[in-house]
Amino acid sequence: MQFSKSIEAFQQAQQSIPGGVNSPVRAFKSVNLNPVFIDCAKGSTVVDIDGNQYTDFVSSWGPLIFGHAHPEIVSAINKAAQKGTSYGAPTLYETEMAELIVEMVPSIEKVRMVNSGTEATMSAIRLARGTTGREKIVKFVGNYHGHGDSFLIKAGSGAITLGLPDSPGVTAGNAKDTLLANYNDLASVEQLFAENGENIAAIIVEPVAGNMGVVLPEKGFLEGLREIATKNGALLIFDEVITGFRLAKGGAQEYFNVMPDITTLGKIIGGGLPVGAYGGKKEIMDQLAPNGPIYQAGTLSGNPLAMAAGSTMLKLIRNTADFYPELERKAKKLEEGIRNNLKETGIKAVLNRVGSMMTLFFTNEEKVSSYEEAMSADTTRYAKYFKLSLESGMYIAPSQFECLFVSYAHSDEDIDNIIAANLNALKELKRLRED
Ligand SMILES: Cc1ncc(COP(=O)(O)O)c(C=O)c1O
Ligand SMILES: NCC(=O)CCC(=O)O
Repeated sequence: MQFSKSIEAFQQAQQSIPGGVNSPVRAFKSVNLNPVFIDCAKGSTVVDIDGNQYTDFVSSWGPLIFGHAHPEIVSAINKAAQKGTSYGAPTLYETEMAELIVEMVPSIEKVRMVNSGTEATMSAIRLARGTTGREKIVKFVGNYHGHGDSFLIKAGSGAITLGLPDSPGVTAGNAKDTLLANYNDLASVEQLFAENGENIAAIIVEPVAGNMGVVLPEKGFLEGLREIATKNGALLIFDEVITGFRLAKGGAQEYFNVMPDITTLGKIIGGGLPVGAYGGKKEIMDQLAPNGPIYQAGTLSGNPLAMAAGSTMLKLIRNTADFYPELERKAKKLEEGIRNNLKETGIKAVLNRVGSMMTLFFTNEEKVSSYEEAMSADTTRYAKYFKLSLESGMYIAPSQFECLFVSYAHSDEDIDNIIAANLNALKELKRLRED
């Protein structure tokens, strides 16, 4: 494979864009490579500007659960665009979108659309603070909720990958209102409530952590958070920006049968266009302006193109009878293939999977169920694994601390190919270690 056009494009981009990218995780910095610039994509395949083809397991970081350029979604966007791209006034698209979300996500009775997952979480904690009259929030180390000031404190995703969990620019005043607990450690949450109970507006959590790599909630963890929040008069916020519509049509709350007070959504609900949303019980959502006093707004919120793409995506999911069983089948096949490869090569690693999201951690630990265990992963080894995968035509996240996403567009052949590529990469890692 050769990458000369991407190398030139990156050099040019760096002249006018900080780091050459509009989101840090795209820069391939932690894997020490030049990012590939994408020309186009269809189904499970992306093509870079040098003409290299990859089977895509990044899926635009989650949204593209039906693959790239799905004809129904593209046609819905085209149709909407013909009628104008934004009005700053209500449209029927928005009600349709809201009704679909309310129908599919069990704890949501009303929902407000925004433009990104970041906006959704920022707005959700304002709503929680405004509703409870309390100021502090509990956040988990290694969870990522976008780049709002309150969340860039021991944050996951690119913040871990680049070694920047606590961003300069977040004021001390802001940071002091974010209390940190440990994922899968209810005692750490109890402790915070024992010290600050009266002041805590909400617990915000990724119900499955996806931004320190995939880390599943242990049995009783989500139930425990529900109980602690209720007992202390705090709200429970599930950040389902990744898990929403991925684990089940009702997200992680349906999958694990634990109901939050507020849910944040993003990624899949935009069908590949910029979108976020937050929703919950009527009494809480009606605290928002113009019904209530808590302010939140957006020039492009509920944008007709995004609503057309998103509602088409949700209808595709709802109307595809074998959707979640098929995702599970393919993802399980991939999991089993990788496990066999690990056995065959004797490489030690931990594979965490739930539904169509998974992470292969290059660690000597026996399991990864905490931030510390996730952080024990050998990122140098991951960087080599990433390079080998890319060179064999598999596009996976350029970071150890992200998810691999299986989509409905992946064929059995795609899964066989990535299993074969994984075997070759593991053999090479073994050889490199032995040299
Ligand atoms: C769980 C979670 N919450 C929030 C966000 C922020 O979403 P966005 O990147 O759309 O702002 C992300 C992004 O990856 C996420 O994974
Ligand atoms: N899991 C983390 C993301 O999806 C973030 C994508 C981005 O910040 O570009």
